[in-house]
Amino acid sequence: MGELQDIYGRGFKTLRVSLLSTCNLGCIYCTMGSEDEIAYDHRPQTPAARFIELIAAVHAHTGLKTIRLTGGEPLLYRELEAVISGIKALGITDIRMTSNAFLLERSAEKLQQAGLRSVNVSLDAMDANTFFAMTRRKQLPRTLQGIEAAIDAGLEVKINSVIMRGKNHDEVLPLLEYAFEHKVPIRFLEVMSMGHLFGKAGQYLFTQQNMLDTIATRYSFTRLPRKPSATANYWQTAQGDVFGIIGNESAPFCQDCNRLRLDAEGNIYGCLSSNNPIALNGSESSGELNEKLQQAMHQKQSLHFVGSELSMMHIGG
Ligand SMILES: Nc1nc2c(ncn2[C@@H]2O[C@H](COP(=O)(O)OP(=O)(O)OP(=O)(O)O)[C@@H](O)[C@H]2O)c(=O)[nH]1
Ligand SMILES: C[S@@+](CC[C@H](N)C(=O)[O-])C[C@H]1O[C@@H](n2cnc3c(N)ncnc32)[C@H](O)[C@@H]1O
Ligand code: SF4
Ligand code: SF4
Repeated sequence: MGELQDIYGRGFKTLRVSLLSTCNLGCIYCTMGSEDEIAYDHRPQTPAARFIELIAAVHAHTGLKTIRLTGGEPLLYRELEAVISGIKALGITDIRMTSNAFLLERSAEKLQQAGLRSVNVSLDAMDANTFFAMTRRKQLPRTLQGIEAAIDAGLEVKINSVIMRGKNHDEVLPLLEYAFEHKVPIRFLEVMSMGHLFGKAGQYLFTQQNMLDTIATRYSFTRLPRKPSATANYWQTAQGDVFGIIGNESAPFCQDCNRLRLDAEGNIYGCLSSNNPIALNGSESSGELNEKLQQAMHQKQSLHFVGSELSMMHIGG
């Protein structure tokens, strides 16, 4: 079994698998969304058996322990239960998903039974009009029902809220109240300069500090120690509630990034911002697979130490 590491000592623990690239929402910060009702998209999807074959090869070579299913919108993937149970049958028990929850109410229990452990749900507003402005879909109640069904099904749930200045920055406190009331951890995300927002996200950037200042108008809180390789920094309020912030732009976490990505075409990538797909076929020799995975590891953002300061060469997504 190979120990993957890049020149900065960053390892590999989590594979993010993009099951498909279509979506049934049209979030204004994301390029995956469409104005069409993609839920009725009949284009062929990559079979679950193919994903399992590729994941099995990576697992056998690296001892991979954590998979996160994402997309596009993973709940639009028709063989979702099969892919989850197939991953579980490989011996990987930490199976997570990131979803908009639009279709979660009807599937939460089945997915939990298939082996899904947790779901991170995107929720950017508690106000119906702002929800529509952010997602181009009117059905905030469906998302909330999806979250509540996931909690009832015994899934671990976290909320992801992308905050954009001038669009939904006044939703920070209402989202926080909802999360505290339902005892669900929430992370606020700085908007990333990627996709159609590449080079243009600055005007919408509501920084980690802006979010903390907003939360401080209602709560007092203290910072919790950062867990290694965590996307978020966490704080705890005086009442004991916890919230996180993913400072993609102002406090990136590239220094101990431990993930690789697999797309629906069977390409592996080292970084959110990589443009160089590395095709896997699942039947590589151990040496060939090692070479491809190492190549992917080297796609991660370069880190340069200037004195004790850590800075990135390129700030990608
Ligand atoms: N720059 C960068 N941002 C990422 C990466 N993975 C996730 N993010 C950011 O973190 C947000 C939340 O990601 P999730 O899909 O919920 O997963 P996660 O936070 O890595 O997962 P857990 O820690 O297991 O909950 C994303 O929307 C991105 O903003 C990554 O590899 N690079
Ligand atoms: C691309 S979506 C895929 C999974 C699913 N459709 C969802 O929305 O949760 C994964 C995550 O990326 C985040 N995301 C997409 N574009 C972003 C951007 N420009 N800045 C910050 N986060 C972004 C979403 O909020 C979501 O949490
Ligand atoms: S729900 Fe997810 S994939 Fe779909 S548009 Fe929103 S962020 Fe993008
Ligand atoms: S931008 Fe690349 S290196 Fe940085 S955390 Fe994301 S995937 Fe890892």
